Amino acid sequence: MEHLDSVPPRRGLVIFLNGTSSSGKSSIAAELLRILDEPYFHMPVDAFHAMRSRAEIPPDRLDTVLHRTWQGYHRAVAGMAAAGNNVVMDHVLSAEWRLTDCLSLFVPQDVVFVGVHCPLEELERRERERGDRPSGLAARQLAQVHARGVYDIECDTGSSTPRACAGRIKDFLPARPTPTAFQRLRAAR
Ligand SMILES: Nc1ncnc2c1ncn2[C@@H]1O[C@H](COP(=O)(O)OP(=O)(O)OP(=O)(O)O)[C@@H](O)[C@H]1O
Repeated sequence: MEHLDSVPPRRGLVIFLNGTSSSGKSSIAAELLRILDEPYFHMPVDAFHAMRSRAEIPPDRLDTVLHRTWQGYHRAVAGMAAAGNNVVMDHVLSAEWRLTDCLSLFVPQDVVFVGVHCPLEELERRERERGDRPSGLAARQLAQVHARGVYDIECDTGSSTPRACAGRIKDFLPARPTPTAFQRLRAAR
């Protein structure tokens, strides 16, 4: 292996999976990494929370610590893409500022914005089956997460397997229409 001093500049693609907890984002991301031909990094927001030390956070500081974690996560994804790395982002846009922040950071033509949908009954069934998510979390997120309803491509994991969803996203990539969802969302601001 040759150790390079530099590589040609380029921008990476961000496949942005947005859906509630238990909607199937991580499962689709795992399939995408398996089937996509180019190298991709799966960057789930959960991984950033998991990186934090276990030191107890005083209740009055929790909101600030969480906010900084989300802000840092958005910038980490933007940084990876700016260095030419392709990213599968796995996030829950359950507050308006998160979308606003991502719209201000990402190159809008380089984002494939994917709406990951799942019927409420199935979300609740998965939550019960998993047992590692607070009951009712997905239901509380549902309305805000898809509030904009503007996507490049949408999946319904209630009726499609993660593999089928990933296959559709892969097939969508070579002839992505413009303006992209992020370009349309930016223009509407
Ligand atoms: N298309 C699908 N059909 C059936 N079950 C699915 C499907 N996609 C995911 N699941 C199951 O639903 C549960 C949640 O899936 P997954 O972890 O991919 O969701 P997530 O959106 O990443 O959740 P979170 O944001 O809470 O981490 C898992 O038990 C998974 O096996």
